[in-house]
Amino acid sequence: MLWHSSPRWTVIGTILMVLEIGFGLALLFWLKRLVDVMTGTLAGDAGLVGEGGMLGYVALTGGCALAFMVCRGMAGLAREAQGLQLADHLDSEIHDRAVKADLAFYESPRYADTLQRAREAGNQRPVQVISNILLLAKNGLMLAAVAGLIMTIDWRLLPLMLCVILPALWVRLRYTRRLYDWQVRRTQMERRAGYLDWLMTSEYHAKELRLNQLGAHLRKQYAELRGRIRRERFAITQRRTWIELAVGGAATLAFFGALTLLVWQAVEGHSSVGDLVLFLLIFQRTQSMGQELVQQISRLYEDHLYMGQLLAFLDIRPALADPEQPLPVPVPPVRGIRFENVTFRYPDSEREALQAIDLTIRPGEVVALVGANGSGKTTLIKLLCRLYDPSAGRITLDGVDIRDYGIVAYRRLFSVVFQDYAHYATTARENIRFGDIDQPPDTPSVQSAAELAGAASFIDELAHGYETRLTRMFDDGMELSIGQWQKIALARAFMRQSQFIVLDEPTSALDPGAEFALFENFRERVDHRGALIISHRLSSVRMADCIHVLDQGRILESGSHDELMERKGAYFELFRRQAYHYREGNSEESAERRSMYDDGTTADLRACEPFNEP
Ligand SMILES: Nc1ncnc2c1ncn2[C@@H]1O[C@H](COP(=O)(O)OP(=O)(O)OP(=O)(O)O)[C@@H](O)[C@H]1O
Repeated sequence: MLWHSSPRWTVIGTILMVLEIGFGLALLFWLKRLVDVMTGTLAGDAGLVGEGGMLGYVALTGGCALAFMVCRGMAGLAREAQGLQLADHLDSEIHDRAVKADLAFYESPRYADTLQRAREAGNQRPVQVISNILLLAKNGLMLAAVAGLIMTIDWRLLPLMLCVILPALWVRLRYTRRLYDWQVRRTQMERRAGYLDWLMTSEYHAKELRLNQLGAHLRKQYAELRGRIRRERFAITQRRTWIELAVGGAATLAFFGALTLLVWQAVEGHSSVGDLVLFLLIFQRTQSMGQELVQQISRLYEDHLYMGQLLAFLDIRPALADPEQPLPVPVPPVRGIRFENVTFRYPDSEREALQAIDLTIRPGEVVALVGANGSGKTTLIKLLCRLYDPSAGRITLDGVDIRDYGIVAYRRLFSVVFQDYAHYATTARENIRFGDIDQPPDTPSVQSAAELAGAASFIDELAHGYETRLTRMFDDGMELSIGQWQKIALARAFMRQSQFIVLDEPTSALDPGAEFALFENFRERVDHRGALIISHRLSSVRMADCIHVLDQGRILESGSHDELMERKGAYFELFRRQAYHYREGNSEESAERRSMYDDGTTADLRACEPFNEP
């Protein structure tokens, strides 16, 4: 990862760190030599260096200290540069996996957990791993040097030194793992807290939140969740602190044990007072270096655990893969698309969303799907566009299983308006051009698509026309009405010269005039392409060549509007019920309300009258 993000900084950073370690060790070495020479000279050893030589040692030590400091500063700078590069590189890798991941990932909580954990791992982890390894090497070497010094005093002090380091290491590693396991377990809790935070702070639900006075309720839920997270985390840290105190106490005892040994030896005349002083100095240094070593090992262990999470996310591969030898997609198709006995169940779902579906969409044909909420209409579109593969049966394009085509080439056959179409916080032009991003930014197709969708007139009236930002998130932006947004989404679908146009409830927010205009000359509007329309308003789909009525994932009946009306089945019943309320004098409710007033006025009339004070 480091290499991919920035080979130059990887090389420079590594060289500087090695130099930093080298000069750090050289500094210790020359310092020791200086002390040796000085104590020798003070003890009156003949033949040792004079004042000039001594100054040479001081100069060497000072030079090393200076070089060490410079290298440390430069290495820090290199790490920073590398860290910034790597952060961007990892973000781009995460985005790459995220945009390539199957839709199924997004519709599963497991995906959100993996993403959250990858984000928790942080995009600085790999840089930390490298610097931790190098720091560990540095401290390890220095500790070995100190151990050598201790050996010169008394070898038995060495096991004592280990007594200081090993238990502390054990405690750290154990609690690093515990904290990590806890962090993994509480991912969903953190996500829930994040969701509540978003609910309270985003504009998206601001209206309902205020009208239903949900603020206090949500704040309470959030505070409870955060409180639980805080208490659990603190309990682990608290336990670790107690154990670390116990281990630290044992280490202090070991220190005093060693001190007693040395004092006793000095009294016995087996060691000098100089040894005692050296021991005190070295022990203090050993302790701080030991602590650093323990911290670095536990950090490295933590890095290892979290890098696992990051790599798990980067390992995500879409299940909907291209075949090894994709066939060329026929453009334009000749026979069209066929669902052959298609059954589908969502991952982790208990029941089939679609069962034994057989239907055909021929080029130039308008096909409609109608049916109750949850009957499987949107699911059918997801399968048609190969966002999911069928659990059983197959979908063919010109007689060939769609799994034999390249996914991107196959998906280019469709322009789709989903029920939950996107609102991009960018200009009106971009919002429409996103329907075919391969077209140049100033393409006139944007205006033509807006005309077809009935969006051109209101876009022309915006402050900056097509260059107006459709959002209030930024200065100069402009918010549209929901119906206007739907027209923008329609324009986006008209943007691409696809072979099939798919509209899932395309007029749910349009006024009757706009809806009528869209369907009035629909075939010309879609340029005689194949079309699949979903609508709850049956008046919109009566012009379709074939209407399929779905019920609980199955096709109940199929045919043209006239055929289905003649059959007097489910479609006939639905149509009759919708038409009933449009016929004058058919509303039982208004009849009831009319009789409510003695003065002969109807409730509807009264409601329209201006309010008169008595
Ligand atoms: N991502 C999903 N995971 C699991 N089940 C799902 C998922 N999406 C939809 N379903 C289920 O599949 C069934 C069909 O849903 P679908 O969205 O296709 O219905 P629909 O006919 O489009 O409904 P509507 O008219 O309300 O838009 C429903 O029972 C729904 O609960």
